[in-house]
Amino acid sequence: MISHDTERAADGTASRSNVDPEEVRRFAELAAEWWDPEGPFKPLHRINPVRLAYLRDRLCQAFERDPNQARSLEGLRILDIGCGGGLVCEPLTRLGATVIGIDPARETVSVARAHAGGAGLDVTYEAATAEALLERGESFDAVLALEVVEHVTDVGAFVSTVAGLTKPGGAVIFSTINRTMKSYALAIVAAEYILRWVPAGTHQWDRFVTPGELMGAFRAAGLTPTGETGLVYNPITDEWRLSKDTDVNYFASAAKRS
Ligand SMILES: C[S@@+](CC[C@H](N)C(=O)[O-])C[C@H]1O[C@@H](n2cnc3c(N)ncnc32)[C@H](O)[C@@H]1O
Ligand SMILES: [Mg+2]
Repeated sequence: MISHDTERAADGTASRSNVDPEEVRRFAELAAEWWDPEGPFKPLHRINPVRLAYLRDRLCQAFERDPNQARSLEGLRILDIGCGGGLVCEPLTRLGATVIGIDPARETVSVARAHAGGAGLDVTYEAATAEALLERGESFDAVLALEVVEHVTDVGAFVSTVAGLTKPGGAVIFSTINRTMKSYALAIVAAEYILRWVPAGTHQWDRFVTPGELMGAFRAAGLTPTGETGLVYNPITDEWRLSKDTDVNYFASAAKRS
């Protein structure tokens, strides 16, 4: 069941937020299925091991931590914007971080909260927009927006909000989909219509963001780009791995000067 609240941001700041109600509704309708590894979020489950290793390593590098320590992220306050069911919030909490997951869809946040509770993990979830957290003066050591920026209405404004939420000396990590012919063929035609990994209509190609555009937005927001890394699917082994190839899926990171 979808509450009408999802048509506005959960905090009521619809006019000032960067939320496209259609986008949020699409995800909210699937909220119950976040943790089904074979459900509509299967691709996120499949990429999770490799992206968690990537996130841990980047965060350890940014904050001079030892990635081999069991609780390598102890003491870091991390915001996960558009957290969905908490697929990343939970493992980062296990690594010792204090994680705040926000998502504009209330249904999604309820599912995330219940799942963390069931796992005995202390994750703070809130149905809120990034803009609302910035307005109340929150700031974090690291801010993540994973598979989110291709669903927001104004990338530049979103990145500038993210920059505002990041403490000086902090880190920003995004993951998204490039806007190339290859991403049209793979992320839309193959993933939505042939393999049916995700529901048709999940992505709009013209909302995809190139690494150059994202780096430009980082710089415009006063952040210093620190790298981009591709995430590629190998259909033969049915595995995902990190790569220099950013033609389809990629991570982009940035630092905020101290
Ligand atoms: C593809 S899911 C990614 C979920 C999670 N970050 C992950 O990677 O497992 C996109 C999420 O972004 C949320 N979302 C959509 N528009 C948003 C916006 N403007 N700001 C923040 N989150 C948004 C959706 O509700 C959905 O949960
Ligand atoms: Mg997406």
